[in-house]
Amino acid sequence: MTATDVAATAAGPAGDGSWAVETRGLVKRFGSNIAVNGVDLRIPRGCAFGYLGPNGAGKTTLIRVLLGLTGADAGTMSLLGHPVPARRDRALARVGAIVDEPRFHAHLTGRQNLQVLAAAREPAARDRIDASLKRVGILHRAEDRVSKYSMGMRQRLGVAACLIGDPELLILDEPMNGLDPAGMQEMRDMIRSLVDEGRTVVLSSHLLDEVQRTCDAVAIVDRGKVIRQGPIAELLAGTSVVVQVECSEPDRARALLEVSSLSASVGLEPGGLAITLPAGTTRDVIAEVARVLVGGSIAIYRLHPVQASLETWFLQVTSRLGDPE
Ligand SMILES: Nc1ncnc2c1ncn2[C@@H]1O[C@H](COP(=O)(O)OP(=O)(O)OP(=O)(O)O)[C@@H](O)[C@H]1O
Repeated sequence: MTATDVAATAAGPAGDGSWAVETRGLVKRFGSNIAVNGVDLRIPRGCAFGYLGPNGAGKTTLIRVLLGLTGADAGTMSLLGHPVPARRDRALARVGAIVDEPRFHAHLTGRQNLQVLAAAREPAARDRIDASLKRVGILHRAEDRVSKYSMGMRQRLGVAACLIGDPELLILDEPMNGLDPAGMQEMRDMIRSLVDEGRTVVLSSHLLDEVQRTCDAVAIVDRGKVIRQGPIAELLAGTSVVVQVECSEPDRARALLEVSSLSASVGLEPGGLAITLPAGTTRDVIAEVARVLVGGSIAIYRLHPVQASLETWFLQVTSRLGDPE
């Protein structure tokens, strides 16, 4: 970062330069429909960040606003410390983005497509074409027409198109869309390796499980509003733990647990119990479950604490939001 950058950053209305993306009170309306509704985001540098929400939640619109492809109706934002739209060109020089699906000229080869894109960038972009194709694993198909590429290869070419600009920040709109399980795994590995290089990757998705596997931190968005954000580990620390137990005499086992000092909610399942313990449950509490059962001469065939997933957390958070205050 140059001295001018530091000065510009300090003067920026929305950023102090420490965040890859920062927004405050961002609003985008389409008539009476508020697609982005007062979004405050703080995305740390050097992580994979998931912008997670159902269809129509406003993910693509937020990305379009961030990239200056459509104007915001209210709020401020900065990318890599540069306020947008005031210093959009400067910000976007270090940003690579795929919005909607990556679009290419189908009759040109992968390499030719990157050459077209590089011609509009700084001269060094052309020199990065080979390395970018290699980086995403499609150098061996570089001379094939894009019309012959699979969806996964197009997504990779999209990432290669970002990499010719050597971006600090990549913004990928639904990068897992249309990929089979193997393609998702490849995309996930690629995103993690980009983060390992010190880049920041922001991706939108409606796939909770994929985001949990790929990202360090998330924002959950619903109807244009961010309802929670933070590191996944911190968010999950607030969820309850379910211990599945296969055992003899499930009815008696349940009765024993219910009169114990454990604050557990115990459900009967085929062949055993599902014991829900409150957030913050430690291994000692799980050991106590086993002690209570063994002490009551219940035979335990299997005891399995189920790690909370983003999906269970999401359901807990959204059901809480639905509760009357
Ligand atoms: N150009 C537009 N004109 C009018 N309404 C729009 C426009 N673009 C988006 N919207 C509306 O804004 C809301 C958010 O749409 P957006 O595409 O941002 O959601 P999304 O979370 O990306 O959904 P998806 O996962 O389905 O792509 C939707 O109600 C959509 O109909």
